[in-house]
Amino acid sequence: MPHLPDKIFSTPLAQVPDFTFNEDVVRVFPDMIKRSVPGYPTIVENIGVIAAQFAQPNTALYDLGCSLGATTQALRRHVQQPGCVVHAVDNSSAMVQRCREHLSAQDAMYQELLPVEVIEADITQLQLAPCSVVAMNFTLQFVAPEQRLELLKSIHQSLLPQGALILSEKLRFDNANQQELLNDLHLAFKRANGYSELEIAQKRRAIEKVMLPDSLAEHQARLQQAGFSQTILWFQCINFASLIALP
Ligand SMILES: C[S@@+](CC[C@H](N)C(=O)[O-])C[C@H]1O[C@@H](n2cnc3c(N)ncnc32)[C@H](O)[C@@H]1O
Ligand SMILES: O=C(O)C(=O)C[C@]1(C(=O)O)C=C[C@@H](O)C=C1
Repeated sequence: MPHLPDKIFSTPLAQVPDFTFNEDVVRVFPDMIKRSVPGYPTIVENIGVIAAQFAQPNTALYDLGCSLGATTQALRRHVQQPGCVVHAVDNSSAMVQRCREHLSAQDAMYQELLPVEVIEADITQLQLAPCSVVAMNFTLQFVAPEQRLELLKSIHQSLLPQGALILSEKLRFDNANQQELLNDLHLAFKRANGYSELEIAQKRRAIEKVMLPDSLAEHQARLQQAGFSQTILWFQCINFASLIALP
């Protein structure tokens, strides 16, 4: 499983298609997400650390929108409660196929990891089992805005008391100056990671209709409406953040 460099938007495209998690993206995804999301490796590793505080024996843990399973791997590195099972879910068949290969490689390297089930499904249609931890790492932003509240309600209903949802998202800012500054800093982060102006512009066009970020206030209000009692911002790097929501 070689990790190829992301060159998807490096040549001029006559028409930039809407971004999808297809075979081409899957091939370069580890490189793409690390060079595009400030703080991504720190967030992933610490989701494992946080999950270990909330995981309860004999319960399900979910990684919703698991892509290649980076977050699932972190959950399995850190959570050692007996009887837990990780359910890694994604609706991209290309992602799911490669995710299974990555997790088999992790199984071959380490002993006594939590068992994992990789499921190809739309998370808005999924019936969750009673669970102690749900991780949604940069997935909700790809769910249609009108479906986000229902999804959070169903997560809240399935979470056991003392459990937690860990939600990471790109943030939008209502204050125009703040939005401009943090967007500029994000572009600088991408340039510093070797992306050209062409790659940055074409990627922006590809994601602008399919990835719709909310503000922190919108997340907090929606989580409260879904039934969560408390929301804690535990990480922010430029315009990317991660929250812990308690049932
Ligand atoms: C930015 S990636 C997530 C990265 C991953 N969580 C990680 O930590 O490396 C978003 C993922 O969500 C998946 N996704 C988007 N909408 C979905 C849905 N409705 N149901 C299931 N998966 C979805 C995409 O296929 C994609 O793999
Ligand atoms: O906001 C951007 O410019 C991004 O590239 C973000 C983002 C994400 O947050 O998921 C979008 C698509 C890819 O999955 C990797 C990164």
